[in-house]
Amino acid sequence: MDTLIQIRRELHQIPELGFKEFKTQKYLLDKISQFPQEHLSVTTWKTGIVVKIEGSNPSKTIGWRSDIDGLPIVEETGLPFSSTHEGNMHACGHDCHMTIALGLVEALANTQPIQNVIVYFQPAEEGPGGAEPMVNWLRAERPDLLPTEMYALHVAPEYPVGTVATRAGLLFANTSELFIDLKGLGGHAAYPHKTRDMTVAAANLILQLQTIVSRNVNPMDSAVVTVGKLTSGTVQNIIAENARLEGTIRTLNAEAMADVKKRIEAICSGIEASFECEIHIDYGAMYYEVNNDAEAAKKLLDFAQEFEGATAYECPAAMTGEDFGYFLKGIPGAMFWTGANCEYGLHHAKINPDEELLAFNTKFVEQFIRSVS
Ligand SMILES: CC(=O)N[C@@H](CCC[C@H](N)C(=O)O)C(=O)O
Repeated sequence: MDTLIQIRRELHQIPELGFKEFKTQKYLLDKISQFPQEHLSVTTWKTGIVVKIEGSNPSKTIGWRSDIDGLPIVEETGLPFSSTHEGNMHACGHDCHMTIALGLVEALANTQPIQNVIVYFQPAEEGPGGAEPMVNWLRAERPDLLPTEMYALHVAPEYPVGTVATRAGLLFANTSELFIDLKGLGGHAAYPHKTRDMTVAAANLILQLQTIVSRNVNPMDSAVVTVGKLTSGTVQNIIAENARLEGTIRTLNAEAMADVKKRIEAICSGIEASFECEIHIDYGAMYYEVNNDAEAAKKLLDFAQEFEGATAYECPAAMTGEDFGYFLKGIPGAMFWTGANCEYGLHHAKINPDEELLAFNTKFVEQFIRSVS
């Protein structure tokens, strides 16, 4: 079997959640230790890894970032190399991202680049967010490991393999997680008048939250308020004392995020009054938008236009979130979507990226990084 495919399948079997990527880190360190070490220096940070490849005549330092965490999803692909970590799955392509980054390190370790290159294996992209604390650590303690220019990719199920899709400016949205706890008064199902039913309160709250995008956000603007999980109650004949909503907010800028949060808080106050309950809101992790440097995005698209097997596509922005945005806040660079040609979308229990993307991207990324001057 092709080595890249084997690596991807081995990583696919051991998905771990944010900041718990212990086996993943060990696996990556083991692979990196098998490459020629002459120009490499390897540093760990929490469950992440930073690999610096010394250039032969450097005038700059190019960064490449891969995320390494999985999601709390029960895999339903039926693949022979399915997750062995019950309840966790690489359903966002990070197994592919890591394989490509390892391929890049191997290629550069074998043939020294002219520029310095730093490859970041970053934990916790799906939550609670590893990029912001990693960047803070680099700034405070290891400024020598900060790049002058920075790139990353993300698999895109909807595009054929070979598609390199990006744009200047905003590529991914500002995000904020959303956790809302409701507390009322439980009791016997036959005596609703003696209770404060949090299943009914939560149902009303979800419907009212949907009016933020339809009735508060300017139709010429965009936002998302998604409730991905609702839990309430204990059994069928007890009225629920507690309910919890888990969701995410997406906006195109930071001001719109503040406006959406104000509306959520106002709606929650209304629910508290009408259902005689207490509500607690927690915004969890927030991700800064991915804002591509225009020159860096152009470099990627121009390179893709000339690269055999690639299709360069200037794509629209998406409401996806990516904490790579924290790297790009202070370092010019760009992220791109790479075609993964699969039926199911990101975060789906049946997602199965086309493994052809591994060889294509390992070559594309290596040659692109070598071309940056
Ligand atoms: C590429 C991708 O799917 N990213 C995730 C990032 C999650 C951010 C955070 N946990 C949240 O839910 O707001 C995404 O869901 O877009």
